[in-house]
Amino acid sequence: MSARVALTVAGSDPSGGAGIQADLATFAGRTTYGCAVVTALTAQNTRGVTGVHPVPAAFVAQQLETLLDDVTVHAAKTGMLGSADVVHAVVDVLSRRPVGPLVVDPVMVATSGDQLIDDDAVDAVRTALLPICDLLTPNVPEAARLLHVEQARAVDDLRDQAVALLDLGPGAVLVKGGHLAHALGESTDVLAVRGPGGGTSVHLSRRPLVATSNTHGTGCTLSAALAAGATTAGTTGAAPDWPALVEEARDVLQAGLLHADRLGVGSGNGPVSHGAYAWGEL
Ligand SMILES: Nc1ncnc2c1ncn2[C@@H]1O[C@H](COP(=O)(O)OP(=O)(O)O)[C@@H](O)[C@H]1O
Ligand SMILES: Cc1ncc(COP(=O)(O)O)c(N)n1
Repeated sequence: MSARVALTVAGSDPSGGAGIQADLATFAGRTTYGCAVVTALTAQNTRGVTGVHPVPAAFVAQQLETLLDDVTVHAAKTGMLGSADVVHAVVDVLSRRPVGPLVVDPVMVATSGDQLIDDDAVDAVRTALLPICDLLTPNVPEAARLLHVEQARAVDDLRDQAVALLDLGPGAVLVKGGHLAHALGESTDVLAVRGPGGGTSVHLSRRPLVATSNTHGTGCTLSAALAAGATTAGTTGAAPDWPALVEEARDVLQAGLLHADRLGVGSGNGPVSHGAYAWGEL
């Protein structure tokens, strides 16, 4: 028997809450072997980002090619890609080489408010990456920027934007409502899935609001848990059951948020607790 293997293509966060560090910790918590291609080094802590050192696009491609020459990957996710050149390099390799279901977390801004992507890269994500993506997981500002519309303010807006984003090419879209959670009094994400016959189904995923400021890495953890869950479909070539995988991933994140205040890491917006679900915290 061999391991289910998940790949993250993302930036490094030395504080461990977000980026590849969060992804690998989440993969491990879901008993999935993790590989990581690094797209950028950030100088970052729980208070903010003080610098970004991008990896040249050709070397991102070389990391991917070298890995995939040797290792079979059953599902992948992308996180911070940073520049249009890196987006195109990643799309070039992933559209030629199978990696199983692809989850795209279109990381644009850190929880601290720091920009992690330039405008050209947003265009490249829209035009080149979304057509090869199986599940797109934007937060409220990211969905608005991809669609050139105002930010969602209610669950109906999340639903409309999830359906509208399907037209840009992904097989499914999960618009995360974390930024509305305090206003709505609960955390509601909306999943839109394109069916085999072309129809669209919409699913609401609701969880009680967790009253914590320790939310660094929530998006990374959710998309990593989704990629880990999708490895099972990736081993057989079956289509992932996204509604079920979203519920599992939300349980992983909910446990991570409920346990976050007990970590006590850093003095800003601290990390979610990536392994809490595996430790039986929910
Ligand atoms: N305070 C909270 N309580 C419960 N769930 C939350 C909370 N904040 C965020 N979430 C959930 O965390 C996930 C990531 O949310 P969001 O903050 O929207 O994305 P990002 O981290 O990419 O900005 C979503 O599933 C969202 O519903
Ligand atoms: C390297 C890297 N990637 C992604 C994020 C976004 O994380 P968050 O979930 O806090 O928005 C981050 N802060 N750093």
